[in-house]
Amino acid sequence: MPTSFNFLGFAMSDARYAILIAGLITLLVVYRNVRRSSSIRQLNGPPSPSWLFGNMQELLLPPYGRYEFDWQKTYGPVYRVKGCFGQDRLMISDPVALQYILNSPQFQIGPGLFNLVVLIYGKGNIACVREQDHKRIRAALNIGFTAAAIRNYIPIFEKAAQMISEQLEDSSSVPTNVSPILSHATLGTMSGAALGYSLDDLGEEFISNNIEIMGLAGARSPMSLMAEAINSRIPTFLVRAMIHLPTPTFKAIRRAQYLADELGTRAIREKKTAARQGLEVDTSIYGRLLQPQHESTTAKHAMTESEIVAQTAIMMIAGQDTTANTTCFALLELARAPDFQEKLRAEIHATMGSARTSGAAYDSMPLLNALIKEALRLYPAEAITERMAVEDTLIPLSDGITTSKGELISHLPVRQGQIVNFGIASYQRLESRWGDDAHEFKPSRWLGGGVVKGEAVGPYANLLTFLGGPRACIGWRFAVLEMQVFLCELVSKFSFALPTDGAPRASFAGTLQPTMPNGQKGALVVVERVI
Ligand code: HEM
Repeated sequence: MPTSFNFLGFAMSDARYAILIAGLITLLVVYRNVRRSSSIRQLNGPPSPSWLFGNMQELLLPPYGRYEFDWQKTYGPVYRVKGCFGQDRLMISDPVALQYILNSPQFQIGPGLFNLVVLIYGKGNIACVREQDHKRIRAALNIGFTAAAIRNYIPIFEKAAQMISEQLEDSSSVPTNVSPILSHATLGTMSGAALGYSLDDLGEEFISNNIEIMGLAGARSPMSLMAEAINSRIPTFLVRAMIHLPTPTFKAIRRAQYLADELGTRAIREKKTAARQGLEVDTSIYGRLLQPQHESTTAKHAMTESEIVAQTAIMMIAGQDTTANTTCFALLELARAPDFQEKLRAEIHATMGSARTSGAAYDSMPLLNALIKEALRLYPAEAITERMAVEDTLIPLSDGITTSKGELISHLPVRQGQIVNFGIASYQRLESRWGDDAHEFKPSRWLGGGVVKGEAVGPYANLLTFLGGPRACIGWRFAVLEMQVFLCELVSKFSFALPTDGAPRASFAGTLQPTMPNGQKGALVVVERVI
């Protein structure tokens, strides 16, 4: 789920509004900081270069991970960083602590993330509803995300993969930015799976608005960091009111929400009309949610029509750039490893000759799945997310830590209101879990089993890329199978090489995204037809 923090940054770059709101908020923040002292001041952590930005520029401005991975080496998997306006934030990549927080009702989505999710996806979407409503909506939507349901989407994925191939045919031997091609394709698969609509059915206005929205998630800037800090300190109703400000970014977000609502409403209307006329209703997620005989409409799981409509924006966007960007990183890494690429191609040719449309065939390819797991490990789309303690609590730790006062503690006390950054990318580079080569892209670590020491955390491959607990990514199986299908199609038909040497660059702006040498979002590869 992209939580494109810098949407707000762009919006706020209309400086008049930013300065006005910043002034008010700064006063509020100073008051709050003076009033309440943090319980984590005793923790070690990097020195803060400024009160205004704290460590946030080092943590979040590109290239991603430059400081964070060194901090983890220096201070371990639990340390303190400074947020904007002198705020103390916990930075955690310790699996025991993360597991506890993910499954504990004492932690909820932090106010910054909450406000952004409401701003981008609209009110009532699954990611912002609380407890019982969340359980009910999640149980209902899950009909479209079980292992069995996902296998039904294989034809949709294969059609989208062929569409990508057709576009790459025209770009033989010249550096091609595969990022927008993949982003368009993943929009199409979600539209097919959720609504039963093709990309053409979405209409030109929806597509062009979607491109605009995806384009807003460019690199972060100091201005956008400031906007995020402000966003996390204002009440949600004010954030929702801000969407009416006459800035180009808010206009695009307003339009996106309007178009998503219109699309969801149209899909429901058409499916109900088809059912009334005795026609077969498609097996898309919305189609199935509307079928009266389906278990999701029993009293326990029922969703109202307006609740279904409210999921349209998140359903269309949450899996779009997350999946597309991860696939881009996999292709970039493949382009750096021609030998592995050759072996993978041979594996795909040997397997796909026999059983093209079976989910089992995709699962049966060790090299393909090792590549996907390694891309998800080293390039987690949501490299950092946040939670907030809603009451005072003790967080258990894998190993004791020594505070700055020299005290050894096995449980970390935190106060209500404490913001915790989940270092998802950091966890996935912990040497104690993944070995001394944790920072290297090495698919072979997944071959032969036994890759991870310690208890499982997330739903897939012991990774936290899809998070874990009751709010783990609902679309993780969808994303994995989609990547399997896309990579099979592409690697079987094309070879990939890098136009320039070097590891892929990544910047983090809501999602971890591949970045071209000019700093723009994109993944440049030289593509050549092999069969
Ligand atoms: C590689 C691809 C993907 C990655 C890495 C990813 C990652 C994540 C993460 C980390 C979260 C939790 C966010 C948080 O609470 O901080 C999340 C939630 C979510 N994701 Fe994904 N996601 C991916 C693909 C998808 C797909 C294909 C869908 C399909 C609709 C999807 C739908 C959602 C939804 C609806 C939520 C909110 C779940 C809830 O609050 O119960 N994601 N995703």
